Amino acid sequence: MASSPILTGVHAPVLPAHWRDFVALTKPRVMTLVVFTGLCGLLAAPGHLHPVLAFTAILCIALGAGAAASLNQWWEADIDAKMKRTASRPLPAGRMDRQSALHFGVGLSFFSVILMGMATNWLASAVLSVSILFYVFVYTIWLKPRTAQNIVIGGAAGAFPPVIGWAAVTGDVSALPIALFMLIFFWTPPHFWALALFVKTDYAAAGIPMLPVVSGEVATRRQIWFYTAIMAVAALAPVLLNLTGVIYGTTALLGTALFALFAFQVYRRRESDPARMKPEKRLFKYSILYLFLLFGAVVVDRWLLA
Ligand code: HEM
Ligand SMILES: CC(C)=CCC/C(C)=C/CC/C(C)=C/COP(=O)(O)OP(=O)(O)O
Repeated sequence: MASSPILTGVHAPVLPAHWRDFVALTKPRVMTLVVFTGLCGLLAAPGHLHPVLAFTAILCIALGAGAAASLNQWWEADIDAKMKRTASRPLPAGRMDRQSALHFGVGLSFFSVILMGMATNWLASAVLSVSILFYVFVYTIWLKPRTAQNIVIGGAAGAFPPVIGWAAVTGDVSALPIALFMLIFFWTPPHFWALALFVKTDYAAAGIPMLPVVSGEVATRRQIWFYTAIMAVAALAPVLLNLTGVIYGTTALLGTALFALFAFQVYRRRESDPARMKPEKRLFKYSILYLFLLFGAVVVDRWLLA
């Protein structure tokens, strides 16, 4: 039987979405690192969680993050349609109607938060709900369209997963998960602004006040360097506070030195041709590897110390 078309606010009409579009709505590639940092928070925590419950906790982080990403795209369908990088997403491409994305996002949010509470504890569940609410309301709806500092404050949403993973095991939050939160919090500006430098025209076209659009490239390069310096302190804090040992210490020292080198190369450049942004692309790609490496090292270190 032929499906009946549904009217949408973006491109009408569209056919009922394929399951692959719901997966795309969760931004699965970005979420791999979100889930990994959550998993590392869980594995680094003292204590024991039954493997089935540990798996459920990680699943809840993935579903909660996916729910937040869906709600982000429900809200931004018109903006995404104006940017080359995002125009082929399910909503702007007309493969899904906005109502479906809204229902999917709200349903998945409740499901992940309640399941987390039932499987582990209500502190982990509360922090998960705060991170979803923060990403959707504070970052996406409030700050992103208003200020170039949107990701500095709004980026906190993405820093919660290791805290959630830790809390799922221990039922509390102590110095190490807070240090890991700080690391992601100060990592986010260089991570995102490196990318924003080479997709600047996209953001300008969509009318989003990202830093390179509002304050220019020179200011953005300076800010990347500034936040890299603070991030370096956050990265070394777990060693300085004796929360981790030599494996994390060595990884953090070498990894951060390379990060600082790449950030410095970006800072030194005055290039404005978006097609020739090699150092910016290198910093963006490396920022992802960097977080994988440091979080992996925290776990190895804590297990060897135990
Ligand atoms: C407000 C904070 C953040 C902003 C604005 C941001 C923005 C972006 C954007 C625009 C992309 C390009 C990907 C795409 O086109 O879909 C990206 C890629 C990525 N981000 Fe972020 N990001 C933020 C925080 C994070 C956090 C907290 C993590 C994980 C801990 C993360 C992990 C990644 C990964 C793994 C990719 C690469 C995805 C791929 O391979 O396509 N980001 N980020
Ligand atoms: C557990 C939980 C809820 C985690 C949330 C994780 C989180 C906030 C990740 C942020 C990463 C992300 C996709 C930013 C994209 O920014 P954007 O939305 O401005 O990018 P876009 O232009 O690609 O839509």
